[in-house]
Amino acid sequence: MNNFIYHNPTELVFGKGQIARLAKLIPADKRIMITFGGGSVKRNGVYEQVIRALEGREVVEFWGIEANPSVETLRRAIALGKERRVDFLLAVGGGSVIDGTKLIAAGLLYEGDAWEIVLKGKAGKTVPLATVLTMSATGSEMNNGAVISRYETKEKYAFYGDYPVFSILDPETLYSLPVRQIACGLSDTFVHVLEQYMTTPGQSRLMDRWAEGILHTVIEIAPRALAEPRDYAVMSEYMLAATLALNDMIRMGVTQDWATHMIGHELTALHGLTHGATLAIVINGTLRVLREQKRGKLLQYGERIWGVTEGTEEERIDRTIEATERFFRSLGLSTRLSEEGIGAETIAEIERRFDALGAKYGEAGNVDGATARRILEACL
Ligand SMILES: NC(=O)c1ccc[n+]([C@@H]2O[C@H](COP(=O)([O-])OP(=O)(O)OC[C@H]3O[C@@H](n4cnc5c(N)ncnc54)[C@H](O)[C@@H]3O)[C@@H](O)[C@H]2O)c1
Repeated sequence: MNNFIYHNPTELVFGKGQIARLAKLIPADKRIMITFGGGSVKRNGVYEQVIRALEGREVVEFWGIEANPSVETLRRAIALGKERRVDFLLAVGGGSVIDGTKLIAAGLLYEGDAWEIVLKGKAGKTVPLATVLTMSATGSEMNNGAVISRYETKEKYAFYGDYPVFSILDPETLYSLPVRQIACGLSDTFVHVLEQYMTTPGQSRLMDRWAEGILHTVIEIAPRALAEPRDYAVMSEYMLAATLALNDMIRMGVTQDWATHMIGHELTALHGLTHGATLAIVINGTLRVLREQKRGKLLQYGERIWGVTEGTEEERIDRTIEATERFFRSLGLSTRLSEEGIGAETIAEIERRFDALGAKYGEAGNVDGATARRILEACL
């Protein structure tokens, strides 16, 4: 195992009715700004629960953080927060609202333009932030990452801010999610695990088993989560699986990859494709093109997750990659770029962007422009 420091300060408050605890969780002297997306929380009762819990408190509302949050919108939130001298942020929404709020948290204490924080990759001082999660996928409720878009240039990059002080996870908030969002959330969860697992084998049995536990859980619950999104037990498992997939827990002392995510972000930036939907396509190309490098882990994953034990190593790897692609299709997601009308032009643009950035992504630092092109061509 490599050396590591594990410090995840987010307090997880899980279960039915827990939004009512907000008043106790946020210190009484705070000037709170609550951030929202487009309004689903007004239709599913979450907004009402939040406002009732914070009755009598000084609160500013900011609405309109879009899916794939844009710096253009977040600049307006930062200006409002500065004007109202906000010193606590409560994000109510999915990964997009939470990520956007992480940039607001940094922007409130920054003199320059917020996009500079994104380009630096790391925030300086931040205002404390907490979350009420309404869409499970990103793990943003219990990590310090955030992904921000700049619409005018069609760019999308990650930066590191601070961890939420607390996050409330009430599985009932997920009941109103459209089936496609649940599918994308399950896909995102699955690929988060693979980014931290599909690397050099033999680094940690413990990390492998935790990762495999999440993969098995997602595979088992996926059909029911899609068919019965109001089943509390199933949505509880989905919600917690998504959080545990990206809260630093399964990456202690092991190497990581993230090349699939970097390519996926480009597809979102250029085509607006939902994050989890990009991953369901790109991961298949990554596994095909990097199969030599990932041979040991592919064989382990095939055997332990998909029960692939018969045949030569090449046959087992083929069947394992096919099983993975079938899983994403079972979620109702595309696994080919052509199904989304994406082709050679986009591939060339992503290669050009990676080359311009001097990209060297992935565990081995070998996913540059040319490799990204091969990965994307392998999922045409
Ligand atoms: N911070 C991280 O670690 C991390 C990791 C992966 C991805 N991301 C980023 O997070 C963003 C995606 O976040 P997401 O997948 O959570 O989705 P999201 O927050 O973009 O939400 C997806 C859609 O679902 C709607 N929605 C949310 N909750 C709802 C509910 N309860 N009922 C009905 N509709 C609801 C939203 O309004 C939105 O239209 C992307 O920008 C992605 O790049 C961040």
